[in-house]
Amino acid sequence: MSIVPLHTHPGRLRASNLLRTAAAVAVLLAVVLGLTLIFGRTGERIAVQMCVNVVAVVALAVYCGNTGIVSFGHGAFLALGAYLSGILTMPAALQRSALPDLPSFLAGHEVTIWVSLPVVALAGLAFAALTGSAIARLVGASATIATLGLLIIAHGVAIAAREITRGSQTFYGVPRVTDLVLALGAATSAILLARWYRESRLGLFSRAARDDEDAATALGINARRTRFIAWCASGTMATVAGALYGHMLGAFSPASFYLGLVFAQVVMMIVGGMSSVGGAVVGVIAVTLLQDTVRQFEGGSTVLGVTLPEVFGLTTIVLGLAILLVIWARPQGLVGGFELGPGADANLLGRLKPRVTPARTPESVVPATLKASNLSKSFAGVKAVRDVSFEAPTGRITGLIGPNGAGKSTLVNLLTRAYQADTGSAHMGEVDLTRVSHHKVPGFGVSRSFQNLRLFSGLTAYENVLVAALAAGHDRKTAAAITLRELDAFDLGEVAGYRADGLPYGARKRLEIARALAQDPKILLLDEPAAGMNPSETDDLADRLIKVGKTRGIGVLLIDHDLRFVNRLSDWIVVMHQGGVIAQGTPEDVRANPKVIEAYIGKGRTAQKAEISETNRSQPTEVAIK
Ligand SMILES: Nc1ncnc2c1ncn2[C@@H]1O[C@H](COP(=O)(O)OP(=O)(O)OP(=O)(O)O)[C@@H](O)[C@H]1O
Repeated sequence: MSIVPLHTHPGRLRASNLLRTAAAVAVLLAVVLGLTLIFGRTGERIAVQMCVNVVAVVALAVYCGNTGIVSFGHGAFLALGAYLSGILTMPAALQRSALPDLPSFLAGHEVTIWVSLPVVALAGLAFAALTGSAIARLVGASATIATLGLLIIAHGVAIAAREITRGSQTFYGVPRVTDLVLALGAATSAILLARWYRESRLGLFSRAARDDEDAATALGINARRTRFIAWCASGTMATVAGALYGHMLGAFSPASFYLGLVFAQVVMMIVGGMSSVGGAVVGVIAVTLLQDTVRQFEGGSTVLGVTLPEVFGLTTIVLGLAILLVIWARPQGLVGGFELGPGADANLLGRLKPRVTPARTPESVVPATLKASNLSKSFAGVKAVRDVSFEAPTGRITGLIGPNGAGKSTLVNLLTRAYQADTGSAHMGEVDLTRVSHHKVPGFGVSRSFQNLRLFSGLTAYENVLVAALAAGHDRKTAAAITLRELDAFDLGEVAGYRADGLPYGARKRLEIARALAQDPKILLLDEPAAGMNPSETDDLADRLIKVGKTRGIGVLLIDHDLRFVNRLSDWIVVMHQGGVIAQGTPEDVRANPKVIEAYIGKGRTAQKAEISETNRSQPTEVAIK
């Protein structure tokens, strides 16, 4: 079996999650100690700044790393935290002179930072929930632009709200209480929290939706909800980071939280590796040291007798170059993919099996029937599916065949509510699936695989199946047991700890089926599961599917162009042509049906005795004419 070997894979990591977290904290601690011991007060100042940046960048990565969306909007949370904590902790007398028109509900509190931080976190959560309800609807570039819009609006509001922020003037009088101990403690807590979130059920769902939203939705994951939760968690942490930042500076203005800071923090995250908490830490360390070094030269200096001129914006230029260099040389960041997930190693199963017993194969399911009634769907005038009715009950493998463009995949998309039908209905028992949300369909016992592989490429094979079992509502332990069962059933044990995108093609196809089966469906829809497989892989898959059908009693709706494969497995075959069902019956009946022969070989040749070939495997849709 040829797989991307772990020792050459960028995402390779043998250590356990705990060790990885400890490694990130240890690296930070070592750098902080080194700086303070070598450079004294200056080193300590840089170390405090570094730790506060770790909190901010790790917070940023909780959203960006888990959703794959770069945010420029986190400056808004930083500003909220800094101003709010500044107002709450400011000495009352100073506040009266600096902020004479402050609204009374904000004035005169003069609390300690330990009281202000929880308040700030709650305010951050509320602000995140408010903004997240809109931002979580978006993905990709649109979401990034929306976050930039948020930053611009927040900056404008901070300047306009002069009674609260002193407008664009310096906001002063904030107690400078962020010392090394507080900053280091906060950085460690942020790393732990981010790691915990990443490996939690919600973090896994979020990363699955990041890698393939449609596939995640087909498992029952509400992708928008996962983005919303990641945004709220990230925003809350960023607001606390903002408070620490404000208490480090003592005085600041809206410009302190604008593009300069946000850009630097995004660079830190990308340089280290957006998808990894350890990457965020390394990125902060590397970029903070780079920034501080370059700043020495920004105002002009003399190096080895050579006088360097003053270069305005040198730090920003160097940061820009750093990001370009890293993207070019290491697209995943300096330590990107540092955290692949639980035990990304060749012996994952060996370590899991003593602790987790594979779940027992379900021996039966409650009988049910997936029933399509007069389903139709058009795309800009093209009738992809027209008036289709058929049944796929449990305990039967129903083949669905038809020439290219017959409408088979569209039909599967209608049955799973990935597409909204123009007319007709799809019932699972009493439930009309055309009336439920896409992500709720698996809850009624319908799981699917896709025509083109849609695995969660950044997750391991183990995690791909685990996500499905968790999404079906199982607790972590049961989900792990089901995952082991399905990995065993599809001979994927050896590759459990490898990233899905590094697996050979046949294993990836089997993994998609294992993932769908981990939801214990009543009806399994398989869209061309054998496509691209070689003959021995196809035979092997057929054996496994027959076993699954027999032992579990589930129903399978099987689409494939390999007619030998479909004939071998199916008890009943439905034939589609030009969007409609032209025949259905036993494989023998269907093979002898003139309409089917005509659909496959075209009019004019049907007069000749024709038979769908069971032997033509290389061009399975062709028909051998005798
Ligand atoms: N999302 C879409 N937008 C526009 N047209 C579509 C879409 N999906 C399918 N179609 C069209 O609907 C028709 C049926 O396509 P479909 O993919 O369902 O057929 P199929 O039987 O699965 O074909 P194949 O075996 O080649 O996968 C085709 O004409 C196709 O171009």
